[in-house]
Amino acid sequence: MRRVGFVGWRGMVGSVLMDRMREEGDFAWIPEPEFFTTSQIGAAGPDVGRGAVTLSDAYDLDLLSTLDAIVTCQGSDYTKEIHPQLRERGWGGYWIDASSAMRLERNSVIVLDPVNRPVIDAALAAGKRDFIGGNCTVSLMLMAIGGLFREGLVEWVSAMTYQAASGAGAKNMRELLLQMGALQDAAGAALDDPAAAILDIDRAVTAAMRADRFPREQFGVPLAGSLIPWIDSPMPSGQSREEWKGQVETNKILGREDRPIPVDGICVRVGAMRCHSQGLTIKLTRDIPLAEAETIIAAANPWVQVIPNDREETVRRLSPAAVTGALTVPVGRLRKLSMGGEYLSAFTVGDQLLWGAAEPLRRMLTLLRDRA
Ligand SMILES: NC(=O)C1=CN([C@@H]2O[C@H](COP(=O)(O)OP(=O)(O)OC[C@H]3O[C@@H](n4cnc5c(N)ncnc54)[C@H](OP(=O)(O)O)[C@@H]3O)[C@@H](O)[C@H]2O)C=CC1
Ligand SMILES: N[C@@H](CC(=O)OP(=O)(O)O)C(=O)O
Repeated sequence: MRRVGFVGWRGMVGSVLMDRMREEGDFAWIPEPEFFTTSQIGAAGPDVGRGAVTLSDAYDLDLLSTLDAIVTCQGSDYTKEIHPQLRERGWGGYWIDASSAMRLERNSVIVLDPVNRPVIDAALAAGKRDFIGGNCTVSLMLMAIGGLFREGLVEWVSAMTYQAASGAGAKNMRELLLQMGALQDAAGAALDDPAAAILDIDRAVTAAMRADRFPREQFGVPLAGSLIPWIDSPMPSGQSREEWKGQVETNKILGREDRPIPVDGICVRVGAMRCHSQGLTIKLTRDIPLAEAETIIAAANPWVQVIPNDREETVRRLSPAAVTGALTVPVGRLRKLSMGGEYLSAFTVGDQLLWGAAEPLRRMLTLLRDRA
C-alpha cells in the first residue's frame, strides 16, 4: 500500500474525505499519494503535508495501473468508463468508490465496517478488490440501528426519510440557500414589522415560490418552504430508486441477500443542508423490553448515541442543526408503538457526507493498511 491514487478529491464528497484523512493523519502512512483530475491536469493538488503536488490525468490508464489502490469520489460515469478497462488490463489493485455504479455487482462489497466488518474481512480473504461505499440513507440507518440487526431482532423496517440537499449535490445546496434568500426577500420589510399581518407575508412568500423567476434550476421545484417526496429515478415497483436501495443495499451490506429483511418506505427531500434524518418503524422479531432495545442499539458502535425520549433532549440533540459536521449518529424517539410490543419507533439523524459517504471509504483504506 505505497501508492494510492485519489480521483474526485476536490468534489464535495472528496473534499470531506480529504479533510477526514488530514484530521486522522492518514497521509502520514501513504508514502506516495497521487492526485488525479478529469479537467485540470498539471494544476496544483491538495496540501496533504507533502509539499507541492500536481494533478495527473484521471484517464491515464498506464499511470492508474501502477497504483496499489484507487479511491474515487468522481462519480458513476467515471467508474463505468475506467474500472472495466483497468481490470481488463489485469490491474489487481484495490478500487474504493463512493459512487453507486458497482455496488450491486457480484464481486463488489459495500463497505460500512462498524456494521459489516465480518463481510469485509471475508471478502478480503477471498481476494475481492472492489469496495464500494453504500447509499447514504442506508449507511446512516445501519449505523443507527445496526445493533438490532446484529441481534436478529429486525423482522422488517419502514423508513420515512427527511433527506438533505447535499445528497443531490453541491449545486443543489447552493440553490436551497438561494431559494431561502428569495423567500425572505419576498417577505421584505413586513418581516421587520411585528404588526404586519402574517397572512399577507405568507401570500407574498407563496407568490414568490410559484413565480417563474424563483431559483429552481437544480431541484426543478421549490424546496425551501416546501419538500419533495421523490428522490432519484422511478422503479417499476412504484418506488423511487432511493427507496428501492433501502432493501437491496441493507441486505447486501449485512451479507444476507439470500434471506432479505424487508426495508421500504418513502424518501423525501427537505430543506436541510447535509444531514439526513429518518423516522423508522421497526417490526421486531420478538417483544423485548424497551430498555433492552436501547442497550443493544447503544452498544453497537462507538458513534451511535441513544437520546432519551424526552422533549428537551430530543429537540436539542436530535436534529440536522445539532449533528451537522459530526460523526456521531444520534437515535431517539425510541418507544413501543400502539400497534404492539413488537413495534418500535425510532428517529435518527446523521451527516450524509461523513458516515453517509466519505468515512466508510477512509476506513476501508485504513483496513487495507492494517492488513499490509
Ligand atoms: N453528494 C452526496 O451526498 C453523495 C455522493 N456520492 C457519490 O460521490 C460522487 C461524487 O459526488 P459529489 O462529491 O457530490 O460530486 P461533485 O460534483 O462535488 O464533484 C465531482 C467532480 O466534479 C468536478 N468539479 C467540477 N467543478 C468543480 C468545482 N467547482 N468544485 C469541485 N469539483 C468540481 C471535480 O472533478 P475534476 O477535478 O476531475 O474536474 C470533482 O471531482 C457521486 O458518484 C455521488 O453519487 C456518494 C454518497 C453521497
Ligand atoms: N441519493 C442520495 C445521495 C447519493 O449520492 O446516493 P447514492 O450514493 O446511492 O447515489 C440522496 O439524494 O440523498
